[in-house]
Amino acid sequence: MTSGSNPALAALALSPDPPAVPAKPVITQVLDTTLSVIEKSKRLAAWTAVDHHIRPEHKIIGIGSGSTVPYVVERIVAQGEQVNRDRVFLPTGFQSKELIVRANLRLGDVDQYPNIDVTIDGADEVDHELNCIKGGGACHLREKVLAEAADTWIVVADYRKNSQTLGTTYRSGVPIEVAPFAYAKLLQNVRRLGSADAALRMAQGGKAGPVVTDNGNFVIDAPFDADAFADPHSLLARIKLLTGVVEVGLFCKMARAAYFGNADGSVTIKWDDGKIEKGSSLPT
Ligand SMILES: O=C(CO)[C@H](O)[C@H](O)COP(=O)(O)O
Repeated sequence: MTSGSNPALAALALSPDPPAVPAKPVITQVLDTTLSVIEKSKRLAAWTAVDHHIRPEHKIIGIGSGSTVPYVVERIVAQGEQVNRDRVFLPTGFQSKELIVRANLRLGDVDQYPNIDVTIDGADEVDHELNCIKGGGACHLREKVLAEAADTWIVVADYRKNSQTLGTTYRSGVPIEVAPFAYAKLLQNVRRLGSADAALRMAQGGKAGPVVTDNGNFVIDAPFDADAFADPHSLLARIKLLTGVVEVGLFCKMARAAYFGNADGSVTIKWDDGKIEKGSSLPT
């Protein structure tokens, strides 16, 4: 993702000052006509989740990866210098590290702060039990560590990611971070687990060869059929047991809540107890 494709990221990249976000209710702000419907949906989900879950008493905050997360940072910055002065922000990868630094927020890492108050992250797909596919941006190892380390892990996404069963809308497969020297053997083994089309993720554009993660590893994308996705936890366990696998982009029952911005300007919130809220004006 480039800053040009995401207005929130572009604002953070181009301006030395925090972006000015008027302190109005979220719902009135999405009437902005300069953003596409999908960008507005991402922003609505991110801003609403920050309003609900990033409280003044939260001092250690995890920042996830992807194109929705710049709106998370934007909304946190809008809470003001005073509240952010005492906070430390932990990134899940290079992109979120840059976002934190450019927003003039204090950077830390999970080795210094293994107990996080709240982590907010994007997702590639979220099912009815809040199981997620993550790793479309190849950051899922650090994302999972920061999700596990957090008292509260919150997912933000646009409406396209909200599904009943994993593998319905995100068809690229389960992202699997692997030790580079073991990739060929792992491709065989993942195919034996039922993913006939498992493939090494190749870089696009300015690099020849495979995608290399922030941790120096490769990524295998492994599509599975609906039967396998019916029990994501069992699928996760089977893949994780393969020698050479570093982490699997299946996040099972980790989220407290998932926020989806909808095309009509409303937000859907799916909670871990099965409750689903939908509204254009949500309680804070
Ligand atoms: O898991 C991720 C990166 O590894 C991202 O959170 C996921 O790909 C969602 O990104 P976006 O908000 O751009 O759709």
